[in-house]
Amino acid sequence: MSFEARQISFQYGSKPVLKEVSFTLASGRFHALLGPNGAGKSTLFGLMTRLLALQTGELLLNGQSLRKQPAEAMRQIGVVFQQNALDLDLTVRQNLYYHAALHGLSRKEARKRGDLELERFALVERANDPVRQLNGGHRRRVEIARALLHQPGLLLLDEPTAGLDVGSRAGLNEHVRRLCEEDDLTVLWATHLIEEVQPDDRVLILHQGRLLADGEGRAICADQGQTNLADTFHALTGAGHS
Ligand SMILES: Nc1ncnc2c1ncn2[C@@H]1O[C@H](COP(=O)(O)OP(=O)(O)OP(=O)(O)O)[C@@H](O)[C@H]1O
Repeated sequence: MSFEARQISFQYGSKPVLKEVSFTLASGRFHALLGPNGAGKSTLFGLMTRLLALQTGELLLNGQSLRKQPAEAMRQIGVVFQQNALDLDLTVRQNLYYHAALHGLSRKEARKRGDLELERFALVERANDPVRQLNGGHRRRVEIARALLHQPGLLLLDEPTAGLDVGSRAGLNEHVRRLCEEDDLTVLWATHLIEEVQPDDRVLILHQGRLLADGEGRAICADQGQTNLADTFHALTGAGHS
C-alpha cells in the first residue's frame, strides 16, 4: 500500500485550513498525525475519505488518484471517525455484519471476517450485546474491528481515544500498533496527545494547516535540538504540553 498527498490546500469559504500539505505514508507503518485542536487534522481526513471534495492538490493511493478512482481507493481504506458512528441499538455482531454488507461482502464472508475480528479484538463475549451496553473503550474497539472488515491496507483513525480514560487510551494505541505489525497495515492516527506517539513512529506535525515536520519522531527531535517529542512539539507549535 502506498499513499501520497501532493500539495493539498483547502479552505472553508474564504478561510484557508490546509496549506500546501505534502507527505507520503510508508507501507505497514504507524504514522502519528500530531496537531493541536484546529490544526486541520479532521479536514485532511475528510479529504482522504472523500467526505470533502478536493480543491487543490492530489491524493494518490497505490499511484491511483482518489479523484479519478474513488470506489477502488475506498476499498483500500478503513476509517474510524472522531464521533462514534455505531448503531447503539444493534448488537456488536449486527453492527459488524451491517457494515460488511455495505462493503459488498457476502453473508458467509461477513460472518467469517466478523468472527475473526471479534476474536482478535477480544469482543466475542460481548458479540450479542447491544452496543449501548458497552463502555467507551469497547465501543472504539468495535469501530476499529468494523473498519477492518473489508481488509483495507490503510487505516485512518481521527482522535480515536477521545473521551476514553488513560488506561483504555493506552490499550487501544497498543492494539492498533499490533495490528500494524500483524497485518502489515498502514496506519494514520490523528491525535493532539503527545503520549500516544513514540519516538520511532513516523510523525507528521500539522499546525494551522501547515505540515511543520515529517519524519521519524527521534529525527524530528534532533532537528529541533530537543530531547523529547513534547518539547519538540512545543517548540514547533507553541502548543502546551499535553
Ligand atoms: N465545516 C466547517 N466550516 C468552517 N470552518 C471549519 C469547518 N470545519 C472545521 N473548520 C475550521 O477549520 C479549522 C481546522 O479544523 P479541523 O477540525 O480540521 O482541525 P483538527 O485538527 O481536526 O481539530 P479538532 O481536533 O479540534 O477537530 C478550524 O479552525 C475549524 O474551526
